[in-house]
Amino acid sequence: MVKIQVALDVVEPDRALTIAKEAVAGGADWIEAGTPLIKSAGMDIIRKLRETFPNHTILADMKTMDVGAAEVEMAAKSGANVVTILAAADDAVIRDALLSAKKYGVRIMVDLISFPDPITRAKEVEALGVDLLNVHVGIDAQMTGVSPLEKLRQLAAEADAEIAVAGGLTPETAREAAQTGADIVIVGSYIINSDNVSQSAEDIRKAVDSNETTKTDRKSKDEEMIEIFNRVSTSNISDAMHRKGAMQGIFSKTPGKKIVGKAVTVRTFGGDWAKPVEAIDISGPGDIIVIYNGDRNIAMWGGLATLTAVNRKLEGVVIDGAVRDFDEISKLDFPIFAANVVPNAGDPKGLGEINVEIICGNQTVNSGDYIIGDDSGVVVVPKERAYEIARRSEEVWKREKRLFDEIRGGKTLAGALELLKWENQK
Ligand SMILES: O=C(CO)[C@H](O)[C@H](O)COP(=O)(O)O
Repeated sequence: MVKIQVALDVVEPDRALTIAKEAVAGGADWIEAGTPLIKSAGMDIIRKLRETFPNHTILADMKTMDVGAAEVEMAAKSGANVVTILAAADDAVIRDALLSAKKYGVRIMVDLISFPDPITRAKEVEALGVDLLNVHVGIDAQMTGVSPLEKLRQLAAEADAEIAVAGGLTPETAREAAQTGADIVIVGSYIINSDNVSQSAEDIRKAVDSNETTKTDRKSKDEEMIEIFNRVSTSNISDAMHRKGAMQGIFSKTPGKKIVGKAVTVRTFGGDWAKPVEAIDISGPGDIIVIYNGDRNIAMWGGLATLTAVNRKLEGVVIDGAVRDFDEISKLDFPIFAANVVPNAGDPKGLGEINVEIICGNQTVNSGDYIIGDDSGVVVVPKERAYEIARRSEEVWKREKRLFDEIRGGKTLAGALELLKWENQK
């Protein structure tokens, strides 16, 4: 039977133990002390896991690169059954780690993460005596859309060792992995960031054990991004961008309406509304007109422009400037984000450009960048990094869902995050 390994990639030991219990209740067989957890809590977390789960396989994800024997000894003496060594480590490291593993009765799993030719390396480490390999796409690389399944397919056809697979697995991809020849399916985020850890572990268990070969429709990256940006909030996205991307001073004037789409940029001046309304005519469904006007006290958007935008099925408008006609706009179902509302309008002089780089709310916006607006504000995601940011913001969103669950269960936010321990010590 294919084993399920839950990867405890959190930095708070108490949370890790709670999550591990819930994951085991849902069907996880192996418990991984993830690398961040080991770096945060040291070998003590291995000891605690061993004490809590005397009969489970515990993997210490040391990701060792040097001094293999000593690190294996440490993990083994603390209670681990399996210790990871990086495939990129020198053969001497792996050989010595294997000797130490024999001495202390543990197994070595060689992690092929980021190795340029993992199949050749897998055969080399097999020849050294390794019998447990991990085909692995790391968390950061996953965010750029890389999956471990193709490499797994190749390795399963060539290797004799037991094969583990890791890299953002979900029930669908875990099932595919099991059917492709994985012996151990390693799942972190899908389980540990769930607001129902046991249920998520059970979903993986059921998927891995099922014989179904349901083909899931592969979405385009663009569809996937739009779906994710609709699910997460501007706050999640800003967190994923290391607090960057938020427009300053621009907020929803139509609360409760969220927008997700691609920017059609307009630069204009002092209430000149010609280019903004011309931009409506070259835009369509999914587009968001993003306007820099240079004057926040003269309206360059109003009821007539809004009705035209509704007719052309635009997603919304974002204006570094002012809007008017809210008596009319409030009757139209159209999201408007702006800096100000005033009754006085400018003139259509035709100054400015469409689809050039602009600054809006102190953020640079290029045509085609992703714009997301909700009741917290508006964020700009540069099109070149949009997929990665979408995936990272989904991880933020999931982690927060899990924290909500813990707080509902009685924890405080400071307690759940062990804030006192993590205050800046500098
Ligand atoms: O070792 C790891 C990262 O280096 C993770 O534990 C592994 O990738 C599984 O987590 P996820 O399912 O979130 O990818």
